[in-house]
Amino acid sequence: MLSSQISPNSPITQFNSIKNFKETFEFSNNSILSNTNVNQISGYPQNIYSEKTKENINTCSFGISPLETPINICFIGAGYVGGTSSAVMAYKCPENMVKVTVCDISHEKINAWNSDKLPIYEPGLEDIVKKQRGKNLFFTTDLNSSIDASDIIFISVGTPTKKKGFGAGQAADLKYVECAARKIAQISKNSKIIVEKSTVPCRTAEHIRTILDSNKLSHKQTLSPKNHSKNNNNISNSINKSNNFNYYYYNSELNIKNEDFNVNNFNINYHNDNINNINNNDDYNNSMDSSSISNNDSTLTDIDSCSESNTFYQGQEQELNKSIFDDLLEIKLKKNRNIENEKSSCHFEILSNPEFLSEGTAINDLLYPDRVLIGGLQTKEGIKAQNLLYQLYSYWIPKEKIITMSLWSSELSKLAANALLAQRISSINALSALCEEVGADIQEVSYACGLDTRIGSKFLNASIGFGGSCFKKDILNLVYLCNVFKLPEVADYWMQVIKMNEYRKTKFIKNILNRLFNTLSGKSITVFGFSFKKNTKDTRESAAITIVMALLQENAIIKIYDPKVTKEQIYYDIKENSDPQEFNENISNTIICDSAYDAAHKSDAIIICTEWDEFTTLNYQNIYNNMNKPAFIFDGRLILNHNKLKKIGFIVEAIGKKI
Ligand SMILES: NC(=O)c1ccc[n+]([C@@H]2O[C@H](COP(=O)([O-])OP(=O)(O)OC[C@H]3O[C@@H](n4cnc5c(N)ncnc54)[C@H](O)[C@@H]3O)[C@@H](O)[C@H]2O)c1
Ligand SMILES: O=c1ccn([C@@H]2O[C@H](COP(=O)(O)OP(=O)(O)O[C@H]3O[C@H](CO)[C@@H](O)[C@H](O)[C@H]3O)[C@@H](O)[C@H]2O)c(=O)[nH]1
Repeated sequence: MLSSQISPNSPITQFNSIKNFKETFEFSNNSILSNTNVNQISGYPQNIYSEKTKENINTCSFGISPLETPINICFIGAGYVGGTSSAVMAYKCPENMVKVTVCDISHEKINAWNSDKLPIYEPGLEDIVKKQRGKNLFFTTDLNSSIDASDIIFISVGTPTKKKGFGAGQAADLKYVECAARKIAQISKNSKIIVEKSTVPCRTAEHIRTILDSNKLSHKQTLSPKNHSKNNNNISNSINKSNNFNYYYYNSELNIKNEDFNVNNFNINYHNDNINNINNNDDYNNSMDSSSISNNDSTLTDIDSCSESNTFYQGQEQELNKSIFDDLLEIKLKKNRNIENEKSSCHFEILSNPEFLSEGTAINDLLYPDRVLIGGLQTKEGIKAQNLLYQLYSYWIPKEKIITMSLWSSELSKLAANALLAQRISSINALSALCEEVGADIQEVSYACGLDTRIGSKFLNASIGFGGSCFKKDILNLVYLCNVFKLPEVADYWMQVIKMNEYRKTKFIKNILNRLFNTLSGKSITVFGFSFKKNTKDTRESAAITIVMALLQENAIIKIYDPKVTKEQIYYDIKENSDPQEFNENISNTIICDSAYDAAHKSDAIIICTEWDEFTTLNYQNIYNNMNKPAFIFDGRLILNHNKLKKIGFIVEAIGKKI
């Protein structure tokens, strides 16, 4: 919130001053929050774009005015994105103005969000959740009530790569997004803003709109003649209870008949007679719709397709699929009742608001984002909806950083940003392979190149390859889009980023094998770090998994230590990546240790897979003394002091250099 634009005496300004004071006070010992506060004060990066470019981009097109009426926000999906971004929103917005409810079909996950042991680890997250929970931040499995009561709904469910069917291995699987959209349509009795927070392919908003508009409730279905008079008395209550958004945002609707706001004796009726209106004339639409939305009789197929596996943890997927099954069954039954299709006054405005947080720094990224994109249609309603989201974000984000644009640009910008970031890593990793051969040092090369302000130094760390749930899947998604739109050269260009990432891992593994005399059979290999980067316990697409699986294939005994990843998660990942006949052997050849020292005891080699700070401060002399000789160390993250290790007696190998 920019105080210059708001009267210093306004309640919002006063609220924020108190809040800022409290934040500084309460988080004064928290380096993440306080450090970035200092950065925030010291100013923002220089805008490198020309005035001409800026003229065409809609930064801060709205004046900032505080919300006039309290609003209810719902997040569907309490994962990394839903859980963290909802918490920061609740923390940064006035408690009396913004209530945030996060729902998920996973009871296990919601129980964890409501406990002292949160389901994800992010520095600073616990403080914020504990501070807001029960005030203006709630976690629940009750999707129906949360959707019903909400004015703005953020869809923050997973969008993994499709595993089978058309586009398998590349296209995004949108079944969770679609299920969320259908649920919203099924439950909503009044107009809402639906925000795509998940990363989605271009034009998904159009599909969400079609699903919502084709399936929304009609007035007659929500109001039987019997209870009409009773409902007349309830209009103000219902508005107060759950229609704040309508009141605030579509207040012209208050002029329409009372029954439009009826919330009593609600009978969910579902029909999708209009579903064939979906534009599925081209390959792209066909493929995006292929999981379910293209015909009225597809419900059973829907259920099948929704039971496909995803990036979920033990038990979670089963729970998710059961819930989806129940929903679809309910939909199917109601559809069969052949209910008259009537037009509803419910209006759903779809916005794209992709999330750019990185794991491990999520809270910092959410508090001080480089930018917030709000994509919307340039219609009167679209602009109003963008404005409302803009007001919400302007509680804590400077207006220069909130950018409005078209829906399709916003959707594509997310995929583009991830592709460009991953491309930098693949570029430096390609050079690291060359460095290993010619005797150059990739850290020196990276430093030299990064000093060029046109290149910049960020995201130029050579590594065993990028991991995480996003880069690979989002680039594959981009590749898929390019192919569908018949741009094979462009598709190949981006595909190479992924191929280089795989190559980097393979070259590292081959080097380990080569240095350990071409046999790992019976050797004990220690793996330091299993998460895909430091400060997270997420292991999705972690390079450590590829490395461990390759070493297990060579009959090595693997001892793994990670400060945050649980034993169960590691065994789960090994199981998921093992052939069924090898699973038992792989598990018995993998030992999970409670400390780095235990893991390295009587081992032949240490492999640094994750750059946890802890690994830089270990007593390597002690470690060396307790290892088999010769003792090797393979630094896949370039975090150790190689000269010091050599002096101790280690044979040191590192990505991108000859030591
Ligand atoms: N993880 C990140 O760092 C990150 C960052 C930016 C964007 N994204 C994008 O955000 C989206 C979510 O990613 P994530 O990492 O939070 O995923 P996640 O797997 O951690 O969480 C998704 C959650 O959605 C729930 N869910 C699925 N269908 C549901 C339904 N119909 N109703 C209620 N809950 C449902 C699941 O149970 C799960 O808990 C993805 O599109 C991802 O690409 C992720
Ligand atoms: O110089 C670097 C930087 C990163 N990495 C690796 O790249 C992967 C991804 O790291 P990072 O991007 O920091 O984490 P993510 O949480 O995957 O975040 C990315 O993916 C998110 C999901 O879409 C986006 O929101 C973020 O903006 C984008 O950075 C990790 O394995 C890192 O170790 C490197 O190897 N070298």
